Amino acid sequence: MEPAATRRNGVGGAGGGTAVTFRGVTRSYGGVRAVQGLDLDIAAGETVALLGRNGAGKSTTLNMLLGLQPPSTGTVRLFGGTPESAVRAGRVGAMLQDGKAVPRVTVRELITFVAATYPAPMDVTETLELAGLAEFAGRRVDRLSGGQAQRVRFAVALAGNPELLVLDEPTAALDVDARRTFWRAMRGYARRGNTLVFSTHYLEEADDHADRIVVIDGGRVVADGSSEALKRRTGGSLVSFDLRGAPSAPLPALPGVRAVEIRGDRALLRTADSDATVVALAGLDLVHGLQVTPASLEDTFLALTSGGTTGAATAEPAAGAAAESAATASAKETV
Ligand SMILES: Nc1ncnc2c1ncn2[C@@H]1O[C@H](COP(=O)(O)OP(=O)(O)OP(=O)(O)O)[C@@H](O)[C@H]1O
Repeated sequence: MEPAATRRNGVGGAGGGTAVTFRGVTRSYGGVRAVQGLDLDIAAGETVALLGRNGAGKSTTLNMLLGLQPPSTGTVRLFGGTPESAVRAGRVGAMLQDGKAVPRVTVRELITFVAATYPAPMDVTETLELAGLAEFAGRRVDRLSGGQAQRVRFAVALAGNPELLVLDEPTAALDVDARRTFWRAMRGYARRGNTLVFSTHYLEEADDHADRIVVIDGGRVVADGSSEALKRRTGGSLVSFDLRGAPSAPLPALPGVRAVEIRGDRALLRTADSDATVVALAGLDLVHGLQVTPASLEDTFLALTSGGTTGAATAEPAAGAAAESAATASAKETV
């Protein structure tokens, strides 16, 4: 079957323009500023993870993207128009956090019904296969396990053959096997040139499946880039060694070192330049049990997020310097 994006307007997914634009978007609930000045462009064909702690503003962002909530200020555009018009045209599919199963109908009946409400739906059998539901097609929706029901919600999101799929914590209820199946399906969908935007708490999911990770903290974008770029920018490497009674006071001033943590007799240094750090440690005879490992995305995430909902870093596109200094400041507290 021909990819959705190509079929609709002759524009391929990747390189086919901008799917999502946020400009100066804020959203407040009474005194709570859930989203504070969001500027974001997502190109057609990209797979983007929104990563953030509880209450960071991910769901609010996705709800505004879908037109379910208006921004307090600023604008959200999908494919150059309003979210409502993109949704009405069947260009957007969504899987939100609390979908409910419809009783008494079979999986195939439900997906057939949903598909019929769209102008250019995906073939039902294809939808069921893509969502990993072929073997459950004849099963009643209210007699499925939690993981199988999650796949039905995924199939509902796919049924209209959308160019943009928005998924809020899509694998939260899935076991390891179901998660793997889900991501296989998702990759199949992305390969057709479609755009995926998903929120997740699972760092490894963002690392494994997103082209680009947007880290949100306190309603602001504090980092935006590929997993590798994020790790490079804030993570660097971790250097650890046995202190054997040596003083730790000189360690923060060593070349490249951004953060120091002492665990018992072991020192852990986050460094932007592991070679320079190791040479300096050798000069101090601090190389007993020396280990150098690349920083994980988790290290990077901890360094980037403040641990609260009032993060003070500046959003992209000015992210570079401001986010870097915020990241460095918090990295001083957490290796
Ligand atoms: N309807 C609402 N009324 C009041 N405050 C809200 C409402 N919805 C969200 N908030 C607040 O806005 C902030 C952002 O919430 P949001 O649900 O967007 O975060 P999130 O990153 O999706 O969190 P989680 O990972 O826990 O789902 C939080 O402080 C939350 O308490």
